[in-house]
Amino acid sequence: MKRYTDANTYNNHVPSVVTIGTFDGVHIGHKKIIERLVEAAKRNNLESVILTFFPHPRMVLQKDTSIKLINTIEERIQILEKTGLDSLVIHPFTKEFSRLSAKEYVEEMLVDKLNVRHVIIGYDHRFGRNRNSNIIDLASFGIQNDFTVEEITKQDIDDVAVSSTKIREALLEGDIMKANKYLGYNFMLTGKIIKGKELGRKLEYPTANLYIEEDYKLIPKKGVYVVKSHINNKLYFGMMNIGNNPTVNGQHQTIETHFFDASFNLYEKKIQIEMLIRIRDEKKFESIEALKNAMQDDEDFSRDYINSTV
Ligand SMILES: Cc1cc2nc3c(=O)[nH]c(=O)nc-3n(C[C@H](O)[C@H](O)[C@H](O)COP(=O)(O)O)c2cc1C
Ligand SMILES: Nc1ncnc2c1ncn2[C@@H]1O[C@H](COP(=O)(O)OP(=O)(O)O)[C@@H](O)[C@H]1O
Repeated sequence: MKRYTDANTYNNHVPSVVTIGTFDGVHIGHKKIIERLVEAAKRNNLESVILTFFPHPRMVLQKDTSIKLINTIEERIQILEKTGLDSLVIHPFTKEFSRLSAKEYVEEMLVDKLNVRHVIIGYDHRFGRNRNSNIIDLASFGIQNDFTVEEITKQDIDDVAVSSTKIREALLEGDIMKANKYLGYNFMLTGKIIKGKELGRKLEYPTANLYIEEDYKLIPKKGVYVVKSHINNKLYFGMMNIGNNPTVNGQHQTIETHFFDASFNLYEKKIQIEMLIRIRDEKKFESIEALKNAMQDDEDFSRDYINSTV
């Protein structure tokens, strides 16, 4: 998959089939559309292209910092890599870009830059300044500019019964199993291991503290989860707590993982952790001893779960 950080740097002269969207999560519904795109491209000797925008338009236009996404941009790229897509164009979404009229956008981006022959697009897709153009307008631009438009109907979307919104809701409720089923892969957190209170080792459960740089990344509901991660090319299972550590009067939210049967120094290391199932809510325990007992129960649960599924 070729990657372009701006449509202006796209320099491929093979005519293309393009689909446009955020594709947050790249879930099983998105995958169906991408399959359609890749097949249409193969059949007609065209380049398959996804045009996506970053940051999310709402982050730019409404300065909405509360918006949370299932994937960071890096994760989205990583998942798209596996789909057979030829080219991914991540165009910077700026205020200036948002002011392009529909005609300018179609002619400058799709026609001139991406050399489009065919567009596959959702029935409710809107584009251009103030989002005031729709799929019918796109089809008439197509007649003038020699490309065709194929609709992803409401029926196509309802048939899959999956949406990024449903997945976000499941994650906020802690329903990782449901989110993973809709995603078609395990929900992941990617970040760097930083120093914590150095209390974990005293509990005999050292916990790697994950720092996620992207403030727009959706963090699932507080609580304890079974997780896994590839570290130094080896698969480790573990248990993660997302929360404020009320037992030790923690002040801010942390994401901490104890990996089983492992001893390593992870400080400063970048890792990706896949979440598998939720065990329980985070609690304020009477004593450190009670917390330690609960963590032992979490370990028992996790090991049983891992043994029953692997
Ligand atoms: C599996 C697991 C479950 C945990 N459950 C709780 C909990 O219910 N309540 C709580 O206050 N802290 C909980 N913690 C967090 C511990 O308080 C935390 O690991 C400890 O404070 C060590 O922090 P440190 O890594 O910053 O040294 C849990 C941690 C893990 C790994
Ligand atoms: N099995 C393990 N699981 C997680 N971290 C481990 C493990 N073994 C060693 N470590 C290391 O210990 C650190 C966590 O120790 P801890 O006492 O909890 O300190 P901190 O409060 O800085 O996280 C991790 O960041 C990692 O470098």
